[in-house]
Amino acid sequence: MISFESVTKTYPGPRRAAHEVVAVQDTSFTVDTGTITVLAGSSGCGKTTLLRMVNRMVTPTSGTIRIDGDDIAELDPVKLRRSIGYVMQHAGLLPHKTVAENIAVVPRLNGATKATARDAVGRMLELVELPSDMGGRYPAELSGGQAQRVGVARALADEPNILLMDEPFGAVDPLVRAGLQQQLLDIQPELGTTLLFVTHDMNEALRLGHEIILLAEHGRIVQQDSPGQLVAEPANAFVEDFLGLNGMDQNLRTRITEDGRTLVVDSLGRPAGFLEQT
Ligand SMILES: Nc1ncnc2c1ncn2[C@@H]1O[C@H](COP(=O)(O)OP(=O)(O)OP(=O)(O)O)[C@@H](O)[C@H]1O
Repeated sequence: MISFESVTKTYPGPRRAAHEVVAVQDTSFTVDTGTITVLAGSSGCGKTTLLRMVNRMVTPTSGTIRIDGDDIAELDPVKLRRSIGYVMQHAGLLPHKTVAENIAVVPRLNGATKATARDAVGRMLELVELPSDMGGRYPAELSGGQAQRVGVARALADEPNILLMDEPFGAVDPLVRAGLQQQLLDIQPELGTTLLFVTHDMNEALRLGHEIILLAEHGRIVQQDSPGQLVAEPANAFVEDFLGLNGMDQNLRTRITEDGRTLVVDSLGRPAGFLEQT
């Protein structure tokens, strides 16, 4: 379990500005082990800051973050960072290393032999459904979707318990994006990884999250719920607006189907998709 306990982060303001920027103020929430939790909310509400505090890329100004009860401030930051997978929007692959070398980076840093790392590369390419001969290519020779798959493979190569993903599919076209989302939904239960996923796309949040944390300014939690609950009982107008429930063309509602699944339908009753429930 990951827990945020009254976490605040202020950054120094722009040069010569009098005040600091309050990115996150007194935010508390927990993320259950082995689940997908989505941090959603509009630009600047503190999503990336919250995510990067988990692996100590950002240090909280106050408050405590625990992983399975351990205060991460007391852990070795380098070891912590290498034990947590991280995927960002543009994959962040090392341009002068091949795909295989990129995937092998963390296992090698953590002491894996060349042979063990090579096995991990093979396993990971298979997991993200890339052909094994792609291992010899360089990042510049990949499509956006392939690069993101490699980014996911690299983040999972040393089998971390926790994976942080910051708008990982934001830069790929909708069709490829849907494929990547599905692949993640297939992989996550297989590995049992605890996944914290940042997006400002509510459709992506609804599709992926077991739990969605909808944030407003300064990391203020407006609602934390399952996708079904969020759509069925939005806490207020902010949530409704974010879900597009007030929009003329969306007006989403849920309907329980005969087999007990939750179907999201638009204003004309057209199915928009199923909500995955845990
Ligand atoms: N290194 C930094 N120095 C100063 N201010 C920062 C820094 N990083 C973030 N901020 C500010 O903190 C606030 C929260 O930023 P953050 O990137 O966490 O939000 P976000 O919700 O991830 O935004 P986006 O969706 O646009 O990526 C913003 O006002 C941002 O300008």
